[in-house]
Amino acid sequence: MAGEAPELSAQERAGKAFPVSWDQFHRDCRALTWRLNEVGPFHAVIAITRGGLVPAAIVARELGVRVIDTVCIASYDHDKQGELQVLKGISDAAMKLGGGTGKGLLIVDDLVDTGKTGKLVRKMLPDAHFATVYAKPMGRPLVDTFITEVSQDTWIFFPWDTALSYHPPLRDGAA
Ligand SMILES: O=P(O)(O)OC[C@H]1O[C@H](OP(=O)(O)OP(=O)(O)O)[C@H](O)[C@@H]1O
Ligand SMILES: O=c1[nH]c(=O)c2nc[nH]c2[nH]1
Ligand SMILES: [Mg+2]
Repeated sequence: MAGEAPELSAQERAGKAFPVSWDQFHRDCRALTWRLNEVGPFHAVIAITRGGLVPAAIVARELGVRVIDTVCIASYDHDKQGELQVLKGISDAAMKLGGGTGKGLLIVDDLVDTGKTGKLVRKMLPDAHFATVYAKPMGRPLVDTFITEVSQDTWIFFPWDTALSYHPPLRDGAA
C-alpha cells in the first residue's frame, strides 16, 4: 500500500555484519569438536540442512563418526523467515540408533538465531545432543554446545553464501 514502509528482512533488521571466512569456520568447527569430544561418543551425526552440512562433515571427521543423516528444513528464503517446512525427516535407521528419542545422537547446525529450527528438531529427538557453531541469545537456551555467541542484531555471513568483492574506503562513507 502507498506510504507503508517496506517490511525489513531479518538481515536488514540485524544491522551488524559478522563475516566468516572458510578458514575461520574450519577453526571454529574444530574448536566445537574439542568440546564435543568430552561429551560423546555419538552413534551418528544428524545435520540440519543445508547450513548444518558443512559443520557436520568437519565434526564427524574429527570425531570419527561415519553414520551421518540429515533432517531437511526450509524456513529462511534468503534472509526472510517463513513457516518451517520439514522436507525430509530423520531416517528410520538413525532413529533406531538413537533408541527412538535421540539418545547418543549429535544434531549439528551452523547457528541458532530465533531458535525455531532448533526447537522443531529437538522435539523430534528430545534426548539428542544439539551443537551449533554460532548462537544468538534467543536460540542459545536450546543448544547444548556452541562456540561463539553473537548479538541478536548481528547477521552472520557464511563463506558458502558470500564472495570477495570490492569494498570502498571508510573515508568515502563505507560502513
Ligand atoms: O534459529 P532460527 O531462527 O530458526 O534460524 C537458524 C536456521 O536458519 C538457517 O537455516 P535456513 O532456514 O536459512 O536454511 P539453510 O540452512 O538451508 O540455509 C540456519 O542454517 C539455521 O538452520
Ligand atoms: O546466513 C545466515 N546468517 C544468519 O545470521 C542467520 N540467522 C538465521 N538464518 C541465518 N542465515
Ligand atoms: Mg539451516
